[in-house]
Amino acid sequence: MNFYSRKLIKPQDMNAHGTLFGGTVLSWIDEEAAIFVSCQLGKGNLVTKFMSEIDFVSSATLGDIIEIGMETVKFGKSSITVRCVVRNKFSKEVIIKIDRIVFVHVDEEGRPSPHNIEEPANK
Ligand SMILES: CCCCCCCCCCCCCCCC(=O)SCCNC(=O)CCNC(=O)[C@H](O)C(C)(C)COP(=O)(O)OP(=O)(O)OC[C@H]1O[C@@H](n2cnc3c(N)ncnc32)[C@H](O)[C@@H]1OP(=O)(O)O
Repeated sequence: MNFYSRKLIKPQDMNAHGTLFGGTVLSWIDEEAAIFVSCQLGKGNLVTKFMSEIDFVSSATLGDIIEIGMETVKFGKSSITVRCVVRNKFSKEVIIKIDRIVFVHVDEEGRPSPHNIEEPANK
């Protein structure tokens, strides 16, 4: 798994308990996964289709630096499935993990369309 993105946890990222807001980290993951998948396929016409169980393993707090890791699980016909782990950059403690995030390559009408990719187009 490669960890491409780092984030500094800032005041606007916190929830009422003083820890990282779950919706914020999910938004970061969706964006990071979309970039990762478009790099894997060399195509940008993608939609997020499915996310498996989201496991909030531990929390992060103000001033923490976290990193977001992505790994390809499977190239399908029109789909690609990736796995995600978010962890503390320094302690490596896992904050959140999602085993399957599925993106679908779509045509101009938004219908599933074969991507014809079986291995990463680029890293
Ligand atoms: C380098 C290049 C430059 C790039 C430069 C730009 C880069 C910049 C990138 C920006 C990237 C944008 C990323 C936006 C990310 C959003 O924000 S998208 C918004 C949220 N998502 C949506 O609105 C999607 C709404 N859903 C839909 O439109 C339809 O459900 C879909 C996605 C078209 C699929 O339709 P469908 O009838 O379910 O399709 P179906 O044929 O049954 O299945 C298609 C595939 O999905 C799989 N699938 C379907 N359901 C499931 C399920 N529940 N679980 C798992 N897999 C499933 C199927 O197995 C099938 O896979 P394959 O066998 O073809 O591999």
